[in-house]
Amino acid sequence: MYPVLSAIGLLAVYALIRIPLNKRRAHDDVQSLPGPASSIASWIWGHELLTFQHAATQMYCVWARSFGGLFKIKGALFHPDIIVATDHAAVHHIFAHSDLYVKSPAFRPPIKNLLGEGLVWSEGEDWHRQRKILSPAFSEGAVKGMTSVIFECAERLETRLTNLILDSKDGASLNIVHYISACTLDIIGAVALSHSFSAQSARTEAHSDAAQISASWADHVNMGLKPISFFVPIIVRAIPAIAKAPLPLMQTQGVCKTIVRRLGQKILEREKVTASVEKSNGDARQEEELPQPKGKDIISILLRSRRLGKDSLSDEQVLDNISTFAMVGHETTAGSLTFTLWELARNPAIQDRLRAEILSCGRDLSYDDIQKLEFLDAVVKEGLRLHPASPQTERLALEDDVIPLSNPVTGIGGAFRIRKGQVIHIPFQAMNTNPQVWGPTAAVFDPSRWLQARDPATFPSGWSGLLTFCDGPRNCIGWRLAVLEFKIILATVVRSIILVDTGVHVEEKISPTLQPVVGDKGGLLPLRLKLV
Ligand code: HEM
Repeated sequence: MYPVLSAIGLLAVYALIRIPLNKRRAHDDVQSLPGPASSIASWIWGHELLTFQHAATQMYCVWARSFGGLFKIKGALFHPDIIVATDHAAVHHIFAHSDLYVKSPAFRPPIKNLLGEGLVWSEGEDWHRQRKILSPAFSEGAVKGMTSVIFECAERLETRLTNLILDSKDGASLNIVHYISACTLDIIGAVALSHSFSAQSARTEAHSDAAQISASWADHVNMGLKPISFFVPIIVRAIPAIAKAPLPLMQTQGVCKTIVRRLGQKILEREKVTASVEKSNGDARQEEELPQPKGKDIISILLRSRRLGKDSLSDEQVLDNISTFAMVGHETTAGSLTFTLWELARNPAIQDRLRAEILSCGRDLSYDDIQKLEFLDAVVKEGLRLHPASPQTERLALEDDVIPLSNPVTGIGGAFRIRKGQVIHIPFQAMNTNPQVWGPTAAVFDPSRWLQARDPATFPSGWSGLLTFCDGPRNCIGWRLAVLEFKIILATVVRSIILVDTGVHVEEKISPTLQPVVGDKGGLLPLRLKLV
C-alpha cells in the first residue's frame, strides 16, 4: 500500500511543478499546431501510450494523414507537447543540423550500458572525430572488399535451409528470424573482427557466444513488448538521474558488448605484441613504417589508421565501436530482411520474377552481377521502404531555431519557431509510406514502382528518397554494408528456395528495432520453405 501511495504522492508533486512550467510556454508556435484530440490521450501517459499500444508507427501514420507534416501530441508524465515531424524540409533541416538537434540525453546511459561509448552514443566534438576516423571502414571500396565473406555466410544459410527442407516431408516450417539473424551475426563477426561466431553451425552449443548473443537479444525483444519498457524510458526522460541508479534494469550490460569486447581485446593484444616484437628485434623503423595489420575487417582498418594517424581512437573507443557495429549491424539488417522474405512469400508472382532474374545470371554470382540486377535492387528498396529496421527516431533542440516547412501550416506559415528543449519525433516509416509521395498504393509491397521514372523533387532527402537510413551527417554509417548484405542474402536464398506464407497473423512492433510479433511473442515470423 505504502509504495503505491508514495508513487501517487510523488506524481502529484511532479505534476504540480510541471504543469505551470508547460503553461508558460503556451504562447509559442507549438500551441498553434494541429494534433489528435486531448480526449483520446491518457491523463498521465498522454498520446504516447497510444503509440506504444498500436503497431509500430501506426498512430503516427494515421495522424500524419489527418494533420499534415507537422503536428503535436500530448507527452507522457506532463511532458510539454511533443512535435511529430514528417514535413520534408523540416526533417531535412533537423538532420542537417545534427549539432543543434541531438538524441535525447536521457537515453545515453542505457545506450552506454548496451553498446558502449561508440558512434551511436557520442555527441558533439567526440562524435565528429569518431565518425571521421570510422568512415573509411564503410567506404564503397571497403564494403566491396567484404563481398566474398558475405557470399560465404549467405551460402551457408542456403545450405542450412536446404538441408532442413530435405529432412522434412512436405517443406520445412520454421521461424525465419532465427536463421537470418544467425547469418547476419556470422557476417558481422567476419567483417568486423575476422572472427567466426559459427552461429550457423549445426554443432553450435547452447553456451557458445552465438547462442548467448541470440538468447539475450530474444529476451531484450520480448522485454521491450511489455508495458514496463514503455514506462521506464518515459520516467527516465522525466527524471534523468534514475538512469544512473544502481538498479539491475538500468545497469544491465549488453551480452553482445561483453563478448565482442573480449574478442576485440585479443586482437588488440596480438597487434601490440607483433609491434613490440618488431621493435625488440631491432627494427628501427618508425611506427607508421612497420608492417600494418593486414585484414580487411573493420578492426584491422581501424588499427591501420591508428598506426598512420596521430588523431586516432583509443583502445576503449575501438572496442566500443566494434561492439556497437556488431549489435546494431546484425539485428537491423536481419529485421528488415526477414520482413522482405515475408513479403515475397505473400506475393508469389513477385518472388517468381525475382528468381527468374537471379537465375538468368547463373549460380556463380559476383559483386558486379549483384549490382546489375534491377529487379533485385527494386525488391531491396521496397523491403527497406516498408520495413525500416529503425522505424522512428527522436531529437531534442539544444537552441531556439526556425525550421523551414515544405507545406505551410495554417496559422503558422512556411517557417516554424522552435524553442530550446523541444522534443521532436520523426517517424521514418510514416514518411516512407506517405500517399502524397508514394501514391494510393503507398502501403502495398510493389517493387515495380522503383522501375518507373520518378521526379526526385517530390521525394524527401535520404538514400533513394527514403528515411530508412536516416539523413544528414548522422545517417547510418553502415548503409552500404546493409544494402550489400540484403542483396546477396536475398539472391542466394531465393535462387534455391520457395518461400510460402503460412497465413499466420504477424504484427509489426518496435522492440527496440522493428520486430515481427505473433500473439504476444516477438522475434517470430513463421514461413514454410520448399525447394525450387
Ligand atoms: C537494414 C539495416 C539498417 C538500418 C535500417 C539502419 C538504420 C539506421 C538509422 C535509422 C540510423 C540513425 C538512428 C538515429 O539517429 O536515431 C542508424 C545509425 C547507425 N547505424 Fe545503421 N542501420 C542498418 C544497418 C547498419 C549496419 C550494418 C551498421 C554497421 C555495421 C550500422 C551502424 C550504424 C551506426 C554506427 C549508426 C550511428 C551513426 C552515427 O550516429 O553517426 N547500421 N542506422
